[in-house]
Amino acid sequence: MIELKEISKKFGNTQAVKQVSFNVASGETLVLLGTSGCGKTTTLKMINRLIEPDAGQILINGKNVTDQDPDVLRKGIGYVMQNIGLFPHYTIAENIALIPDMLKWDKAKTKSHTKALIEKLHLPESTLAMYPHELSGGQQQRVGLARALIADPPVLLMDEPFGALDNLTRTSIQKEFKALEELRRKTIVMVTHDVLEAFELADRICLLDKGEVVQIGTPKELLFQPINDIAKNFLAGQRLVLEFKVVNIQDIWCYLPEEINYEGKSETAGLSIWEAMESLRKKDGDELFVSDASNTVKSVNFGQLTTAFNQYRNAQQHE
Ligand SMILES: Nc1ncnc2c1ncn2[C@@H]1O[C@H](COP(=O)(O)OP(=O)(O)OP(=O)(O)O)[C@@H](O)[C@H]1O
Repeated sequence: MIELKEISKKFGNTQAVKQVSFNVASGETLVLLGTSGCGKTTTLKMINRLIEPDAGQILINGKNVTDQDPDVLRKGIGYVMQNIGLFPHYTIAENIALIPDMLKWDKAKTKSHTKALIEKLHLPESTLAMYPHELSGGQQQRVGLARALIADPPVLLMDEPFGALDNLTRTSIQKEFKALEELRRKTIVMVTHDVLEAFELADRICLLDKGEVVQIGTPKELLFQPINDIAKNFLAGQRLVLEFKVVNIQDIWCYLPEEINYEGKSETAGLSIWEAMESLRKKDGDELFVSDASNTVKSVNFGQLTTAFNQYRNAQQHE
């Protein structure tokens, strides 16, 4: 769906992006991850031609973006800007209606789409008549998302979409973001410097360093098969939490105790180790019942869970 072929960009003497190539499949979320200044935003902005590359090609659905009129191109690409970028003198409703107005939707259609969308994003209808400064950071971030989603573009570019939020608000908006059906069908390229956020939301991660791609892979691949020390060190600080989040019960199934006969309520094996630990903690250390796709049930306590996890981890490291 989106294809970058050896894209480069220099600003004066600064090589911001150097021969970056990647593909994003239809419906996939690719996260561009890396430290400040590694070229994430520049790469993102070249996709919708806010910045023109010096070399290389960008194709969307096989069509070179440079062959398309930038305004027409951008109508099919939702864009959530860094620092939200709402227009201060427009009401929230007017901010959301920018693209629909450009597309010449009739007012009733814009109004009904806006109402439906803000409800899904947990924004009260009363905010529509307000101005951006009257909203909290989290609410503004939701408006930014609504503005990018209103015309249902197949491609969405997001630059640090949750960057302006405190950790708690950030976690809750990330959860809503993941659950939003509007986003499931979309091809998304998202920029973040936050490793946990990247792992939470990405199908695949493209790790950048000094304008170059270090590694592209699923969160699991980056964690368990880092290509070099740069990739390894980038995740080092949060390695254990990341492992608890990406490994699930199904992955460690063969290391868990024998199956049991149990017909009561059980959790699915898609549960991450992190979620399983949370459930066990809430149960005050009692057993957790988990079932896999063939409805085989196993009972697991905290000790068995951590032992099985460690066995899985050792096996990955020796692969
Ligand atoms: N318009 C510009 N003029 C000059 N230099 C620029 C310009 N835009 C970006 N750069 C430089 O290019 C490099 C990459 O910048 P870019 O904004 O793409 O990085 P980033 O990874 O998105 O960083 P951040 O997370 O801080 O936004 C940096 O060294 C930056 O200073």
